[in-house]
Amino acid sequence: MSAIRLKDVTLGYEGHPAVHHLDGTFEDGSLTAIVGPNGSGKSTLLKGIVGMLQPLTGSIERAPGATIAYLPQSADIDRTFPATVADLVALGHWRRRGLFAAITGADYREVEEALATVGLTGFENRPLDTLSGGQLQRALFARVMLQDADTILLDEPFTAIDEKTVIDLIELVRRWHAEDRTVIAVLHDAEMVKAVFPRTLLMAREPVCWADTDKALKAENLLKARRMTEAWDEHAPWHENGHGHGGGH
Ligand SMILES: Nc1ncnc2c1ncn2[C@@H]1O[C@H](COP(=O)(O)OP(=O)(O)OP(=O)(O)O)[C@@H](O)[C@H]1O
Repeated sequence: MSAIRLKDVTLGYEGHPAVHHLDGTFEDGSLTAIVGPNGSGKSTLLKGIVGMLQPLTGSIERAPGATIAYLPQSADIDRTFPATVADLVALGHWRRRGLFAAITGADYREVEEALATVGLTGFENRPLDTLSGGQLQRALFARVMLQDADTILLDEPFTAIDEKTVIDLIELVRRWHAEDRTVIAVLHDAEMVKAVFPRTLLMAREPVCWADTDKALKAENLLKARRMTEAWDEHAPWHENGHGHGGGH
């Protein structure tokens, strides 16, 4: 069974294509990394899968009734919003409860359990703008937990956060995989991809290779991805070793 099927999809903005020829399947329960040079269309693909962007051509099929949780890049998250950690995490309930439903005692216990799982016990009433980057990312993972979705999309979830948080959150990703959820994450750290993600989609404005990770990350494919992106944009930076992310976000 496939969780998400891409059929010759082109995605873009205001009629201008950003990525082409996306064709393939994220199998149900698969754990896939999306990697590629800056500007290669990774975030755009996640936005297409979650339905924020409609394909310019082609189609994206999702299993009927399947639910998707989406964690955008932290740069896209407004931390100045006047809310507490518990408010943020409780939003994970909205699909089940509706946006304006009162939070019940059981809901609150779930929030506390999720916070305990991500190591944020006692942070319930902390305003979001007092959190470190790592703490905010832990809270956002707790919200994803509460969403209880079949498919989980993570856009650069480990960028610019401390190592201990990365280790703890990777454990959560492994747990979601063990629970047979479909997990797709945009990542820049090739070593982490090799260690944790069995499948990889390497992109350069179109798929370069979508396969088991060892195959997808072969040197020849990485070189091809770099050349293809440079051909599209002479100035696109590229971080093959996966450390750091340049001046991107
Ligand atoms: N909202 C937008 N409006 C117009 N163009 C956009 C928008 N968002 C992204 N793009 C363009 O689409 C292309 C793909 O961008 P995208 O953010 O998907 O790449 P990426 O692989 O996620 O990059 P990075 O690794 O830097 O996050 C780029 O040329 C980018 O400038």
